[in-house]
Amino acid sequence: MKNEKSAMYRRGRGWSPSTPLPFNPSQPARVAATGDGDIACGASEQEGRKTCSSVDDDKNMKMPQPHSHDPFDICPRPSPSKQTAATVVLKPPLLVTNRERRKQGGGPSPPQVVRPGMILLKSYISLSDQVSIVKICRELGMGSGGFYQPGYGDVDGEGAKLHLKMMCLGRHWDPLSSQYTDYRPSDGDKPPQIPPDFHRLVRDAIAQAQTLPPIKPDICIVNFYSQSGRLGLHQDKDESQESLRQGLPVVSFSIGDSANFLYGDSRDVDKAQTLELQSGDVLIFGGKSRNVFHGVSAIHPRTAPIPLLQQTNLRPGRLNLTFRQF
Ligand SMILES: O=C(O)CCC(=O)C(=O)O
Ligand SMILES: [Fe+2]
Repeated sequence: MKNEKSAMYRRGRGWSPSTPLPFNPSQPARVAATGDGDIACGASEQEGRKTCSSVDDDKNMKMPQPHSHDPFDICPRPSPSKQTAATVVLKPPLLVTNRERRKQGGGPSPPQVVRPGMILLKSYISLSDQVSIVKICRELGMGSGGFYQPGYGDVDGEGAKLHLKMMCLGRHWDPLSSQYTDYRPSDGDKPPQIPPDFHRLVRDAIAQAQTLPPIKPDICIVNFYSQSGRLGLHQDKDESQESLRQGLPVVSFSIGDSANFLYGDSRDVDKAQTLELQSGDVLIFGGKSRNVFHGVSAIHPRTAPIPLLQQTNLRPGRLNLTFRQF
């Protein structure tokens, strides 16, 4: 922890955009995720509000553009395909390979119940689907509303930065206010839509998990962790009260380098359990685990599947997509 005021990671503070932002002094500030191995703690919510009042007021309006974001290429060398996002053709379409593989009897391993409401689908996403997802995220990530470096504490780029890159699809999740907005406050960009093939993958994964209710995801948060990336323990609590009440699951895709995923019933990292998530794994948490504390404590360098790297030029690190229904 180095600077309590300058950096924070406050995803999921337990309020929804439709309700006033409460200040709850009993709830500790979120541990921040940083890519340099630093763990920084958040300011109090009251302090956080001071820095982002303009965001709260204008969440549904096209905002002035205090600064633009440099594009971040998750596949920095030229991709084999020069197609743009709009023209990326998935051959075979996402899921076809998963379905065919199942028909051939070589399907993914059975769902593992990590704890009630938390299901792990090991090696669920086929290699070709992982390649397609990376390519789509690369194209979307380079465009309007694409990957950016979330900053904390101010909007002029001088505040401390999270050392993970983020892109939101469907709606923007704003780290400053812990609210969903239609536009990204820092540059006014509208998040790209969630591609239809992603919807199908999510739907089939939840069906495969068997015990959790389906969702119609309208939000996907895409994180790219460098090999030193981290994400502090937090809850995903910014979706609607109804979504949380129903325990609608969060569906998480892991692609690239493996990660240590922490989970537990409190923010106490010493009490958390660890699960290694590898490329192609899908973790689903809903029902009794919808409010589970979770985070990422380490990325394991050089653990991504070689063919994935060969076919995508994915840079060292880990791509994670979490789908939610607001
Ligand atoms: O990277 C992960 O596995 C978790 C990401 C996450 O918890 C989030 O984006 O809210
Ligand atoms: Fe989360």
